[in-house]
Amino acid sequence: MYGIARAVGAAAADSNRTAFRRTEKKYKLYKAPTKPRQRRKDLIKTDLSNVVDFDLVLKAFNGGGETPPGVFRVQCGFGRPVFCFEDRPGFYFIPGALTVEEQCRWIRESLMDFPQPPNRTNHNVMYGPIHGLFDAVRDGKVLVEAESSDTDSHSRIFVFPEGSEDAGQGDSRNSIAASVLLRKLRWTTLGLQFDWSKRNYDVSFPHNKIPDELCLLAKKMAAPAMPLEEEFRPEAAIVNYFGPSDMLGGHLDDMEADWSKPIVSISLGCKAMFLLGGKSRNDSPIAMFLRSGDIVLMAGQARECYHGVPRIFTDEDNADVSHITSQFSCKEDLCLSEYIRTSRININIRQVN
Ligand SMILES: O=C(O)CCC(=O)C(=O)O
Ligand SMILES: [Fe+2]
Repeated sequence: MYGIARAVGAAAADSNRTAFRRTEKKYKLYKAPTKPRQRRKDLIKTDLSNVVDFDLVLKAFNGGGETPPGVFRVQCGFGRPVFCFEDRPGFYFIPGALTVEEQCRWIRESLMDFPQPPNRTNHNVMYGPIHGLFDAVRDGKVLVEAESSDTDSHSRIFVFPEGSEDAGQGDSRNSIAASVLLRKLRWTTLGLQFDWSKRNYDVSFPHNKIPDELCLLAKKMAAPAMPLEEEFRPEAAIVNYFGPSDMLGGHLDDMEADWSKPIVSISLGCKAMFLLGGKSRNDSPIAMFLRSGDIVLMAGQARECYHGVPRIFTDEDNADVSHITSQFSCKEDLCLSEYIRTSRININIRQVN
């Protein structure tokens, strides 16, 4: 009796959820409870048969085959195939847009350069600006709270002291291992800095321009979603870092002035599931895989569509990162290889004004 009541209750709760939430729940990562003496949790298998796989779409297309129902190739003179969904105008998928070398380059920069001050990261609130995080990981260092010379202020300063790798104080209250900080890195912002508490761009935050080569790449990739003769102006970027159980809930990106301009979104590292909803959370989302080197554009009406990443795939059979880890095989790059084996990075570039 109790079991039936619970089942009915669960069904009612499920029907109260929006279609987006239900799909998120369907695809998110579930781990089976661990059995005694079992070291790793089993992943519960998810039915992925309805997920659009643009790797297969591209292969079929290159082999002269048809695109799946609802998907078409846009004729935009881009130089490589770009696909759209009939019922999500403004959304563009460019499978395999980046070469392996380009993927490795942007992974390296995302870990070594992008989180450097003045760019802000999720760690700023707790530790202030952190310099040289990735080098500190390589050197096995520990971030330690330093004495502040300014006795009046309560500002806390954290540094990687020389010799901190031997201090063995990786998890006391006022210190944390660089490797733990890297694992907990969730985002960094490039160009105009985003203020998450106010949900707007704060031009008063010190910032550098987006690196020239990333600007060039974004301009080139934005072309299918730009009016002829107009050029995309990359002004800000958010870099998201996903660990094995991280997800990004359904949301809209609505802080930019001109929604006709695309968000250029680059996927790196482990394969992910991406949900592209409609203008209401009640519209059923389309599920698709995003692989390292894929680029998506969201412009115009697609800027009003809810979207999110309910899971990433870090198991060896599904992560699709061996072409990257094999490039990071020298001793210097082992930290990169180890990180990306179980992580995903997304760089999304925006025109703000
Ligand atoms: O990780 C992704 O592919 C999407 C990221 C995103 O939607 C965002 O940062 O607003
Ligand atoms: Fe987004």
